[in-house]
Amino acid sequence: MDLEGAKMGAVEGDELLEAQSHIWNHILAINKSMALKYAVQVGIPDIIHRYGPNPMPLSKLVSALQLHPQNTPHMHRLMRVLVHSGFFRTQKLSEPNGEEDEGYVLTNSSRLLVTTNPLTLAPFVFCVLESAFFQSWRSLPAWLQTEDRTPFDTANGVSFWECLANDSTDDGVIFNKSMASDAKFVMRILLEKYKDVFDGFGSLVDVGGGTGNVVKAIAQAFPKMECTVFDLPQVVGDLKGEANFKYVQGDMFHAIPPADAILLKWILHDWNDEECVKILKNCKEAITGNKKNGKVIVIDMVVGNDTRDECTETQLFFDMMMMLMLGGKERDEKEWAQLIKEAGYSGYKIFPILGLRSLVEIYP
Ligand SMILES: C[S@@+](CC[C@H](N)C(=O)[O-])C[C@H]1O[C@@H](n2cnc3c(N)ncnc32)[C@H](O)[C@@H]1O
Ligand SMILES: O=c1cc(-c2ccc(O)cc2)oc2c(O)c(O)ccc12
Repeated sequence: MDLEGAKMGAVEGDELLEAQSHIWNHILAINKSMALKYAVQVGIPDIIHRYGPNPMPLSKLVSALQLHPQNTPHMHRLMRVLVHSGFFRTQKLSEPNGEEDEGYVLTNSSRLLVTTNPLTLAPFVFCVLESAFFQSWRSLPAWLQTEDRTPFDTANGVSFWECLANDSTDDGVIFNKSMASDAKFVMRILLEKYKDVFDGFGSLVDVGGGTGNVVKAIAQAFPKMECTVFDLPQVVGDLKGEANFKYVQGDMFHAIPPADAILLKWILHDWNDEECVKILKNCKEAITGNKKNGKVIVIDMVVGNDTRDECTETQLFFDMMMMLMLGGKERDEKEWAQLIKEAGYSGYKIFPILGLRSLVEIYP
């Protein structure tokens, strides 16, 4: 036996089969994403939700989707993958429907994909699983031989933000919708469980606050707080504020409006270290000008803050997305500490209260 053969021989029987299964699982894992995308595209969570609370038999699902009855077994196989992944559950029917004695019900995950749920995360499915993402992966080998910022830039000749500024596509609408849905989701948890994070501030600026769902929620919960959504002209240019919140257009790399508190939700992970230091320095100016002594509140991932397998893996997946699309990254605590120190702050505290993300308070 040659050397390679001998090395291979060290792994035998069950271990060899396990290794093969691991490889196959990774090659085919894309089926999970694509089955989910199809289900959300055709509205399966909505259809089962409308049918509820009883389990929905396969035949009823097939007719609601207006599929050819010949494809019933195919639909069953698709649903089997999604049941296995935890998006639906099968449950016994109280009364059989012809030959069928079970049907589908929603799980906590698919309830969050029902489009009429105020906390729906359905827009994310379309934002991530579209051609730009796959195209960026395809451009990765070429990108690694260039000085381009991201594989997205290599594929498109422009940056992601430049692409969004281009009115001729609906990418901006899709992106802003998915950010807006996340903003609602996070604010529900923050204001329900950790409202005191915002106590005592007279003013707050949400930097890169998108279409304003975060600020709308804070402004409603704190009617005496002067709140500002600060974002690029193409995002907030046409938007009008209300009682205690307003929209201001500008560029966070130039200057940020002064306030007691600055919020940076899902901003810093979009940018490289040098850019983050610049943004953080501008935030420091904004909270310390006029003798103010406020704080910066960051909502972002701290990689490794939750060691359960699926959590770290999802954080690493986000890191890939930031690398591919934006030239940013997900950071571990050491990397956050380094950024905060370089931007001239005196300290920080991490509150791991938002699942995969944390709330980080940064003190001037
Ligand atoms: C990932 S989104 C996060 C939106 C929002 N904070 C949230 O979490 O729902 C990043 C936001 O930063 C904004 N942005 C990008 N570059 C900016 C800049 N130079 N100045 C101000 N905002 C910027 C984008 O328009 C976008 O709304
Ligand atoms: O969840 C996302 C997704 C993106 C994203 C997806 C697909 C694209 O073609 C571009 C971007 O970007 C995000 C982002 O910038 C962020 O700060 C948070 C989440 C996401």
